[in-house]
Amino acid sequence: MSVVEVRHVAAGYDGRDILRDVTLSVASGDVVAVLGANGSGKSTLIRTILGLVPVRRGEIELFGTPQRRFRQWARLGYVPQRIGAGSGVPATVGEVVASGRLARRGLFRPPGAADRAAVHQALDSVGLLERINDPVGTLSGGQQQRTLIARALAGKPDLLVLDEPTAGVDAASQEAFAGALTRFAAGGGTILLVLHELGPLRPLIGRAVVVHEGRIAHAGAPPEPAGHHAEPGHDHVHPHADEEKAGICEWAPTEGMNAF
Ligand SMILES: Nc1ncnc2c1ncn2[C@@H]1O[C@H](COP(=O)(O)OP(=O)(O)OP(=O)(O)O)[C@@H](O)[C@H]1O
Repeated sequence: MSVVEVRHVAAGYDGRDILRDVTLSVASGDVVAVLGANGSGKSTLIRTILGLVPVRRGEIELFGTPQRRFRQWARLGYVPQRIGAGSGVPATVGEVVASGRLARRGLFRPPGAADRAAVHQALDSVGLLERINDPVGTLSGGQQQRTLIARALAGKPDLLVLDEPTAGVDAASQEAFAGALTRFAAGGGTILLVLHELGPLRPLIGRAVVVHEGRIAHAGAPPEPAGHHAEPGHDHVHPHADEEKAGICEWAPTEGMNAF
């Protein structure tokens, strides 16, 4: 079954197209990485799929339903690029993760046993169960990011959409992500994620699409590790312009290379 269909989509901000003609298909159980240079439109692509950026041309379907008529948002879990959960919010780790259940249980019904079990299971999956009662602001950046993954997992989504979940995250948290996402995929879950580098998630990635200047420049097997930059043990955790260029050149569009 098709989970996401993007057909000839143009979208952007303030009357300016960032995505120009994007076509992309994600089937149930797929794990698809979205790669590309800084500013190429990766975040805009997933935010457009999620309905956060309006579609100007073309069409998007989610679970077989046109996006404008789609209402089953609880089937999607979204982890945005930058964490906000820790910045001055006095909530505990457990409360942040429990907020991921709201779309499932509704705002005015108190949490039940199924909600509590889902929160525990999600925190266990990212290795943070013992921190459930700690204020989220006391966690490291990587642990806070894991908390957001747990929040998305707690909603028991069919599709997880993640925007650079491992950017700026320590190695232990990267391994915890890889484990949580591997279990989610093994359970039949579908994953669409923006990545700067594949790192420890590489074995999980079934397909990679490369965004270049608002278009899909390449879609296919994930690129082979090229040198130390792409190896799992490599400790570079955040984009730097020069390395970004070096890392992306093997996927840059070449003559005759099409989206599909
Ligand atoms: N809310 C916004 N309003 C106006 N322009 C935006 C907005 N968000 C992104 N842009 C612009 O859209 C372009 C693509 O940005 P986007 O965040 O999609 O790229 P990206 O590939 O995800 O980059 P990065 O790897 O740096 O996260 C950039 O030129 C950016 O400045």
